[in-house]
Amino acid sequence: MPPKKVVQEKKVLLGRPGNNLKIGIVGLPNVGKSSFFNVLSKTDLGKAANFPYATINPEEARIPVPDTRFEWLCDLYKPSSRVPAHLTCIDIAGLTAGASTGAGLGNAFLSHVRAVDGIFQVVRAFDDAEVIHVEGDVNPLRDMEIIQTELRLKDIEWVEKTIDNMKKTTRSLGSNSLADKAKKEELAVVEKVLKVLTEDGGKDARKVDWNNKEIDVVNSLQLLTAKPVTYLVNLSEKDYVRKKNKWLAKIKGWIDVHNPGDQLIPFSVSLEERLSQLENPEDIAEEEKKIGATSALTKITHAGYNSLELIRYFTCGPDEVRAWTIRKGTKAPQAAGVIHTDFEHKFVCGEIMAYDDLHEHGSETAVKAAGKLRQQGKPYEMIDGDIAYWKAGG
Ligand SMILES: Nc1ncnc2c1ncn2[C@@H]1O[C@H](COP(=O)(O)OP(=O)(O)OP(=O)(O)O)[C@@H](O)[C@H]1O
Repeated sequence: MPPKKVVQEKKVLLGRPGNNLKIGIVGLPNVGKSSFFNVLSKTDLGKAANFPYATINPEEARIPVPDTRFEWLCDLYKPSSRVPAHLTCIDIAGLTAGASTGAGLGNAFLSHVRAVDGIFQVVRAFDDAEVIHVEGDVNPLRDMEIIQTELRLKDIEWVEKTIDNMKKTTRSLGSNSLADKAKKEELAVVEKVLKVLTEDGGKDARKVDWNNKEIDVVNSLQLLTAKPVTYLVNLSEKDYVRKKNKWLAKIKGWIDVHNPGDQLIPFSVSLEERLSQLENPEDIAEEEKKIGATSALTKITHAGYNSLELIRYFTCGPDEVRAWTIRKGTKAPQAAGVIHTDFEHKFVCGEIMAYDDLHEHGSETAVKAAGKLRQQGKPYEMIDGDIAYWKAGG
């Protein structure tokens, strides 16, 4: 018999380890970040102001992620409590050129970026003489260049420091020891990262197809340029409605050259602000119909959620229907551990059915009768839309 081929799953490049996932709103000062954040969180945290650095402390908001499956489950179980999936968003102070060397609020900004898993980069493409641009005029390409440069410079500084430290420790190890060999391999990967960031104009760390061994090292570096970026282009309401703006094609071109594959979403903070002030969903729908354009918030929330490689599973019962957010590739015990660490440590098994099966058969009993409610053990890898009942030992 031919030997069994072992196919190894490709590991995920992480901006940061762990399951407490956050996305940071990043951009130059006065591009609309705080106003956007306020719309997202539907709160009026620290009124957005028309001067740079209005946002000094990062604010955090939990935004429900729209999901028709969740709504359907709530209709079926009619639970007393319903908790949808959330995307945690953080409003981060504006970045200016020179941040990587500590200019403006540079260092605070960069440490806040280090603490998030993904980035919503707000790019200003609206003209308004009343709203000061910190660089003097509106030019989204220059702004994107500034942010990319600052994040990259900080990564370069960090990687150079790491290489220096690693060289010191490898020198003190015995040259033939296994530990030394592993350290040397690790050092070679870190040196490759430096090359990626610096050679031929440089590349962001997330734009390289790293192999699994390299991914472990790159993840341990927690690089700023490894974090997924979604570009949110902030247009005037007029341009957003007519889907026309002189910068859009140029921005798309810039992304295709510098960061191919990153998502671009045009939106208008001023329209979103206006819609968020309306009382109920019917009024919003009526206004959207009147102007011939819809809010981009759902698209933005989904894009952020997907950029972090997140999936969700559900727990369902008469007391509560709840969506739990996990990373793609999470195994059953760790998925259970998101609810309570005891579920992970004392994990026995999970009774799991797919949302699609429940939707097709209409009830848990029917899913069971069809043999589609399965007991899954520790090696089981969660699938988006799983419905789980965890069993833990005493
Ligand atoms: N699409 C738009 N059209 C017109 N004006 C806008 C638009 N988006 C935002 N603004 C206005 O731009 C100004 C700056 O917005 P905001 O305070 O949200 O920026 P910011 O990026 O958070 O700035 P900072 O980093 O300095 O806190 C506000 O007056 C806001 O109303």
